[in-house]
Amino acid sequence: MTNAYGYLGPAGTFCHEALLTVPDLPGHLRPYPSVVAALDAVRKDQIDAALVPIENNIEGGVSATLDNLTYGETLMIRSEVLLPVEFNLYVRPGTALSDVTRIVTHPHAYAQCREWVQTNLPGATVSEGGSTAAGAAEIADPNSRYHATICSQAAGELHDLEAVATAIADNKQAVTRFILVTKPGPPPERTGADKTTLVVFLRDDEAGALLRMLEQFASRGVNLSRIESRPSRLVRGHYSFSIDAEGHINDHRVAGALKGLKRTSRDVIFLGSYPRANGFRPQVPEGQSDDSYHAAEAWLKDLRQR
Ligand SMILES: O=C(O)C(=O)Cc1ccccc1
Repeated sequence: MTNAYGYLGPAGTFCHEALLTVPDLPGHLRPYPSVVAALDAVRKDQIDAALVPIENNIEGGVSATLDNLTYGETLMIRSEVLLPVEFNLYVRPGTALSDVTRIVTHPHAYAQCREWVQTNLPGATVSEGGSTAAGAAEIADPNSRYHATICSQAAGELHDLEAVATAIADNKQAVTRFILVTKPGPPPERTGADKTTLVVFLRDDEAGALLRMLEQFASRGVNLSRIESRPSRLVRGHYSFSIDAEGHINDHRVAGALKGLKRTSRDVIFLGSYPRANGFRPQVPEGQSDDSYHAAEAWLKDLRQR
Protein backbone atom coordinates (compact mmCIF):
# COMPACT_ATOMS: atom_id res chain seq x y z
CA MET A 1 0.00 0.00 0.00
CA THR A 2 1.30 3.45 -0.92
CA ASN A 3 -1.32 5.54 0.91
CA ALA A 4 -1.68 7.55 -2.33
CA TYR A 5 -4.29 7.97 -5.08
CA GLY A 6 -3.55 9.52 -8.49
CA TYR A 7 -5.63 11.64 -10.87
CA LEU A 8 -5.36 13.49 -14.18
CA GLY A 9 -3.71 16.71 -12.99
CA PRO A 10 -2.50 19.24 -12.26
CA ALA A 11 -4.50 20.43 -9.23
CA GLY A 12 -7.81 22.01 -10.21
CA THR A 13 -8.92 19.50 -12.89
CA PHE A 14 -12.41 18.06 -12.88
CA CYS A 15 -10.72 14.73 -12.01
CA HIS A 16 -9.25 16.37 -8.92
CA GLU A 17 -12.67 17.78 -7.97
CA ALA A 18 -14.28 14.35 -8.50
CA LEU A 19 -11.56 12.60 -6.45
CA LEU A 20 -12.18 14.93 -3.50
CA THR A 21 -15.74 13.50 -3.26
CA VAL A 22 -14.45 9.91 -2.75
CA PRO A 23 -14.84 8.70 0.86
CA ASP A 24 -11.83 7.56 2.94
CA LEU A 25 -9.17 9.24 0.81
CA PRO A 26 -5.56 8.32 1.61
CA GLY A 27 -2.95 10.86 2.79
CA HIS A 28 -1.54 11.69 -0.65
CA LEU A 29 -3.27 12.71 -3.88
CA ARG A 30 -0.86 12.73 -6.83
CA PRO A 31 -1.43 14.54 -10.14
CA TYR A 32 -0.37 12.83 -13.41
CA PRO A 33 -0.04 14.53 -16.81
CA SER A 34 -2.28 12.00 -18.61
CA VAL A 35 -4.88 9.29 -18.00
CA VAL A 36 -2.39 6.68 -19.25
CA ALA A 37 0.34 7.89 -16.84
CA ALA A 38 -2.10 7.67 -13.90
CA LEU A 39 -3.23 4.13 -14.87
CA ASP A 40 0.36 2.96 -15.38
CA ALA A 41 1.30 4.27 -11.93
CA VAL A 42 -1.38 1.93 -10.50
CA ARG A 43 0.05 -0.98 -12.50
CA LYS A 44 3.53 -0.24 -11.16
CA ASP A 45 2.22 -0.06 -7.55
CA GLN A 46 3.31 3.58 -7.27
CA ILE A 47 -0.23 4.48 -6.13
CA ASP A 48 -3.14 2.38 -4.79
CA ALA A 49 -5.79 3.80 -7.15
CA ALA A 50 -6.35 6.36 -9.90
CA LEU A 51 -9.39 8.45 -10.70
CA VAL A 52 -9.91 9.01 -14.44
CA PRO A 53 -12.80 10.14 -16.67
CA ILE A 54 -14.70 7.40 -18.53
CA GLU A 55 -17.79 9.04 -20.07
CA ASN A 56 -19.44 12.39 -20.65
CA ASN A 57 -22.96 12.98 -21.84
CA ILE A 58 -21.92 14.86 -24.98
CA GLU A 59 -19.03 12.88 -26.46
CA GLY A 60 -19.79 9.46 -24.94
CA GLY A 61 -16.92 7.24 -23.82
CA VAL A 62 -13.42 8.59 -23.18
CA SER A 63 -11.33 6.58 -25.67
CA ALA A 64 -7.98 7.08 -23.84
CA THR A 65 -9.48 5.42 -20.75
CA LEU A 66 -11.54 2.71 -22.46
CA ASP A 67 -8.71 1.61 -24.77
CA ASN A 68 -6.09 1.57 -22.02
CA LEU A 69 -8.34 -0.58 -19.81
CA THR A 70 -9.02 -2.90 -22.77
CA TYR A 71 -5.46 -3.41 -24.03
CA GLY A 72 -3.27 -2.60 -21.01
CA GLU A 73 -2.48 -4.98 -18.16
CA THR A 74 -5.82 -5.66 -16.45
CA LEU A 75 -7.09 -3.21 -13.84
CA MET A 76 -10.37 -3.12 -11.94
CA ILE A 77 -12.99 -0.41 -11.44
CA ARG A 78 -13.86 -0.07 -7.72
CA SER A 79 -16.32 2.83 -7.75
CA GLU A 80 -17.69 5.66 -9.88
CA VAL A 81 -18.29 9.38 -9.36
CA LEU A 82 -20.78 11.54 -11.27
CA LEU A 83 -19.74 15.19 -11.40
CA PRO A 84 -21.83 18.01 -12.90
CA VAL A 85 -19.27 20.06 -14.82
CA GLU A 86 -19.49 23.83 -15.43
CA PHE A 87 -17.16 25.60 -17.84
CA ASN A 88 -15.99 29.23 -17.84
CA LEU A 89 -13.71 31.10 -20.24
CA TYR A 90 -10.66 32.44 -18.37
CA VAL A 91 -8.03 34.96 -19.55
CA ARG A 92 -5.00 36.74 -18.05
CA PRO A 93 -6.37 39.78 -16.19
CA GLY A 94 -6.74 42.68 -18.62
CA THR A 95 -7.47 40.61 -21.77
CA ALA A 96 -10.87 41.39 -23.31
CA LEU A 97 -13.17 38.71 -24.76
CA SER A 98 -12.79 40.36 -28.18
CA ASP A 99 -8.96 39.86 -28.01
CA VAL A 100 -9.27 36.09 -27.72
CA THR A 101 -8.16 34.25 -30.88
CA ARG A 102 -6.17 31.33 -29.40
CA ILE A 103 -7.70 29.03 -26.79
CA VAL A 104 -6.03 26.05 -25.08
CA THR A 105 -8.02 23.44 -23.14
CA HIS A 106 -8.75 19.73 -22.73
CA PRO A 107 -10.55 18.33 -25.80
CA HIS A 108 -13.58 17.26 -23.72
CA ALA A 109 -14.02 20.76 -22.37
CA TYR A 110 -13.93 22.16 -25.91
CA ALA A 111 -16.31 19.45 -27.14
CA GLN A 112 -18.84 20.56 -24.55
CA CYS A 113 -18.56 24.28 -25.42
CA ARG A 114 -18.12 24.03 -29.21
CA GLU A 115 -21.31 25.89 -30.18
CA TRP A 116 -20.63 28.66 -27.68
CA VAL A 117 -17.10 29.17 -29.10
CA GLN A 118 -18.35 29.11 -32.69
CA THR A 119 -21.06 31.66 -31.91
CA ASN A 120 -19.08 34.00 -29.67
CA LEU A 121 -15.49 33.63 -30.94
CA PRO A 122 -15.95 32.46 -34.54
CA GLY A 123 -12.33 33.19 -35.57
CA ALA A 124 -10.70 31.51 -32.57
CA THR A 125 -8.55 28.38 -32.85
CA VAL A 126 -8.63 25.82 -30.06
CA SER A 127 -5.54 23.77 -29.17
CA GLU A 128 -5.44 20.60 -27.16
CA GLY A 129 -4.14 20.83 -23.58
CA GLY A 130 -3.42 17.88 -21.28
CA SER A 131 -6.24 18.99 -18.98
CA THR A 132 -8.35 22.04 -18.19
CA ALA A 133 -6.10 22.94 -15.24
CA ALA A 134 -2.98 22.57 -17.43
CA GLY A 135 -4.70 25.07 -19.77
CA ALA A 136 -5.24 27.46 -16.84
CA ALA A 137 -1.54 27.17 -15.84
CA GLU A 138 -0.56 27.93 -19.44
CA ILE A 139 -2.72 31.08 -19.56
CA ALA A 140 -1.26 32.27 -16.24
CA ASP A 141 2.14 32.43 -17.98
CA PRO A 142 2.54 36.03 -19.30
CA ASN A 143 4.66 34.71 -22.21
CA SER A 144 2.01 32.24 -23.36
CA ARG A 145 0.95 32.44 -27.01
CA TYR A 146 -2.60 31.53 -25.94
CA HIS A 147 -5.19 34.05 -24.78
CA ALA A 148 -7.80 31.97 -22.98
CA THR A 149 -8.71 28.58 -21.54
CA ILE A 150 -11.96 26.77 -20.82
CA CYS A 151 -11.86 25.41 -17.27
CA SER A 152 -13.68 25.25 -13.94
CA GLN A 153 -13.98 28.16 -11.55
CA ALA A 154 -11.60 26.31 -9.18
CA ALA A 155 -8.84 26.08 -11.82
CA GLY A 156 -9.36 29.69 -12.98
CA GLU A 157 -9.17 31.06 -9.43
CA LEU A 158 -6.20 28.86 -8.53
CA HIS A 159 -4.20 30.67 -11.22
CA ASP A 160 -5.64 34.17 -10.53
CA LEU A 161 -7.27 34.32 -13.97
CA GLU A 162 -10.28 36.43 -14.92
CA ALA A 163 -13.55 34.96 -16.19
CA VAL A 164 -14.74 36.78 -19.33
CA ALA A 165 -17.66 34.39 -19.84
CA THR A 166 -19.30 31.95 -17.42
CA ALA A 167 -21.47 28.83 -17.80
CA ILE A 168 -20.54 28.44 -21.48
CA ALA A 169 -21.37 24.71 -21.83
CA ASP A 170 -23.73 24.02 -24.73
CA ASN A 171 -25.64 21.61 -22.50
CA LYS A 172 -26.15 23.15 -19.07
CA GLN A 173 -26.78 19.69 -17.58
CA ALA A 174 -23.31 18.40 -18.55
CA VAL A 175 -22.23 15.55 -16.27
CA THR A 176 -18.98 13.55 -16.46
CA ARG A 177 -18.55 10.07 -15.07
CA PHE A 178 -15.23 9.18 -13.45
CA ILE A 179 -14.00 5.81 -12.23
CA LEU A 180 -11.67 4.84 -9.40
CA VAL A 181 -9.36 2.08 -10.66
CA THR A 182 -7.08 -0.32 -8.75
CA LYS A 183 -5.09 -3.50 -9.41
CA PRO A 184 -7.41 -6.54 -9.80
CA GLY A 185 -8.83 -8.01 -6.60
CA PRO A 186 -12.15 -9.23 -5.18
CA PRO A 187 -14.91 -6.83 -6.29
CA PRO A 188 -16.61 -4.59 -3.72
CA GLU A 189 -19.63 -6.15 -1.97
CA ARG A 190 -22.89 -6.39 -3.87
CA THR A 191 -25.22 -3.53 -2.84
CA GLY A 192 -28.28 -4.25 -5.03
CA ALA A 193 -27.59 -1.02 -6.97
CA ASP A 194 -24.50 -2.08 -8.91
CA LYS A 195 -22.97 -1.93 -12.34
CA THR A 196 -20.67 -4.36 -14.14
CA THR A 197 -18.23 -3.13 -16.80
CA LEU A 198 -17.06 -5.51 -19.54
CA VAL A 199 -15.31 -5.57 -22.88
CA VAL A 200 -16.57 -8.23 -25.28
CA PHE A 201 -14.78 -9.33 -28.44
CA LEU A 202 -17.26 -10.98 -30.80
CA ARG A 203 -16.64 -13.85 -33.13
CA ASP A 204 -17.56 -11.20 -35.64
CA ASP A 205 -16.94 -13.22 -38.76
CA GLU A 206 -20.06 -15.23 -37.75
CA ALA A 207 -23.47 -13.90 -38.82
CA GLY A 208 -25.60 -12.82 -35.87
CA ALA A 209 -22.67 -12.52 -33.41
CA LEU A 210 -23.89 -9.18 -32.07
CA LEU A 211 -27.42 -10.48 -31.62
CA ARG A 212 -26.09 -13.53 -29.74
CA MET A 213 -24.09 -11.28 -27.44
CA LEU A 214 -27.15 -9.15 -26.65
CA GLU A 215 -29.24 -12.28 -26.07
CA GLN A 216 -26.95 -13.24 -23.17
CA PHE A 217 -28.16 -10.13 -21.37
CA ALA A 218 -31.73 -9.92 -22.65
CA SER A 219 -32.66 -13.53 -21.89
CA ARG A 220 -31.59 -13.06 -18.26
CA GLY A 221 -33.28 -9.67 -17.78
CA VAL A 222 -29.97 -7.78 -17.48
CA ASN A 223 -30.35 -4.21 -18.71
CA LEU A 224 -27.41 -2.36 -20.27
CA SER A 225 -26.75 1.26 -19.29
CA ARG A 226 -23.95 1.82 -21.85
CA ILE A 227 -22.78 -0.01 -24.97
CA GLU A 228 -20.19 1.34 -27.37
CA SER A 229 -18.28 -0.25 -30.20
CA ARG A 230 -14.54 0.42 -30.45
CA PRO A 231 -12.33 -0.61 -33.37
CA SER A 232 -10.22 -3.61 -32.41
CA ARG A 233 -6.47 -2.95 -32.28
CA LEU A 234 -5.82 -6.62 -32.82
CA VAL A 235 -7.70 -7.35 -36.06
CA ARG A 236 -8.53 -4.64 -38.60
CA GLY A 237 -12.26 -4.43 -39.41
CA HIS A 238 -13.17 -6.11 -36.11
CA TYR A 239 -14.74 -4.38 -33.13
CA SER A 240 -14.93 -4.81 -29.40
CA PHE A 241 -17.91 -3.69 -27.33
CA SER A 242 -17.47 -1.73 -24.13
CA ILE A 243 -20.49 -2.43 -21.94
CA ASP A 244 -21.98 -1.38 -18.61
CA ALA A 245 -24.58 -3.90 -17.42
CA GLU A 246 -26.93 -3.32 -14.49
CA GLY A 247 -26.10 -5.69 -11.62
CA HIS A 248 -23.16 -7.35 -9.86
CA ILE A 249 -21.06 -10.39 -10.77
CA ASN A 250 -22.49 -11.99 -7.61
CA ASP A 251 -26.07 -11.68 -8.98
CA HIS A 252 -27.00 -15.03 -10.54
CA ARG A 253 -28.48 -13.44 -13.65
CA VAL A 254 -25.30 -11.37 -14.27
CA ALA A 255 -23.04 -14.37 -13.58
CA GLY A 256 -25.19 -16.36 -16.05
CA ALA A 257 -24.78 -13.65 -18.70
CA LEU A 258 -21.00 -13.61 -18.12
CA LYS A 259 -20.75 -17.38 -18.48
CA GLY A 260 -22.87 -17.21 -21.64
CA LEU A 261 -20.60 -14.50 -23.09
CA LYS A 262 -17.49 -16.52 -22.23
CA ARG A 263 -18.93 -19.55 -24.06
CA THR A 264 -20.19 -17.72 -27.14
CA SER A 265 -17.82 -14.81 -27.82
CA ARG A 266 -14.12 -14.63 -28.71
CA ASP A 267 -13.05 -13.03 -25.43
CA VAL A 268 -14.47 -11.21 -22.42
CA ILE A 269 -12.59 -8.79 -20.17
CA PHE A 270 -14.16 -8.21 -16.75
CA LEU A 271 -13.39 -4.67 -15.57
CA GLY A 272 -15.32 -4.74 -12.31
CA SER A 273 -18.63 -4.75 -10.43
CA TYR A 274 -19.15 -1.68 -8.26
CA PRO A 275 -21.91 0.44 -6.69
CA ARG A 276 -23.74 2.85 -9.01
CA ALA A 277 -23.21 6.51 -8.15
CA ASN A 278 -26.91 7.30 -8.71
CA GLY A 279 -28.06 4.46 -6.41
CA PHE A 280 -30.38 3.15 -9.15
CA ARG A 281 -31.67 -0.39 -8.39
CA PRO A 282 -32.58 -2.43 -11.47
CA GLN A 283 -36.04 -3.94 -11.92
CA VAL A 284 -35.36 -7.68 -11.72
CA PRO A 285 -37.85 -9.52 -13.96
CA GLU A 286 -39.87 -12.42 -12.59
CA GLY A 287 -37.77 -15.60 -12.61
CA GLN A 288 -34.39 -13.80 -12.68
CA SER A 289 -33.88 -13.14 -8.97
CA ASP A 290 -31.27 -15.03 -6.92
CA ASP A 291 -34.17 -16.74 -5.08
CA SER A 292 -35.56 -18.05 -8.38
CA TYR A 293 -32.13 -19.39 -9.39
CA HIS A 294 -31.64 -21.07 -5.99
CA ALA A 295 -35.09 -22.68 -6.13
CA ALA A 296 -34.45 -23.98 -9.66
CA GLU A 297 -31.05 -25.36 -8.64
CA ALA A 298 -32.53 -27.13 -5.60
CA TRP A 299 -35.22 -28.62 -7.87
CA LEU A 300 -32.57 -29.87 -10.35
CA LYS A 301 -30.45 -31.36 -7.56
CA ASP A 302 -33.50 -33.16 -6.26
CA LEU A 303 -34.30 -34.57 -9.71
CA ARG A 304 -30.74 -35.87 -10.09
CA GLN A 305 -30.82 -37.62 -6.72
CA ARG A 306 -34.11 -39.43 -7.24
O1 LIG B 1 -9.18 18.34 -17.82
C1 LIG B 1 -9.84 18.08 -16.78
O2 LIG B 1 -10.13 18.90 -15.91
C2 LIG B 1 -10.35 16.71 -16.59
O3 LIG B 1 -10.50 16.25 -15.50
C3 LIG B 1 -10.81 15.98 -17.84
C4 LIG B 1 -12.17 16.51 -18.17
C5 LIG B 1 -12.30 17.56 -19.05
C6 LIG B 1 -13.58 18.06 -19.33
C7 LIG B 1 -14.68 17.50 -18.72
C8 LIG B 1 -14.52 16.47 -17.83
C9 LIG B 1 -13.27 15.96 -17.56
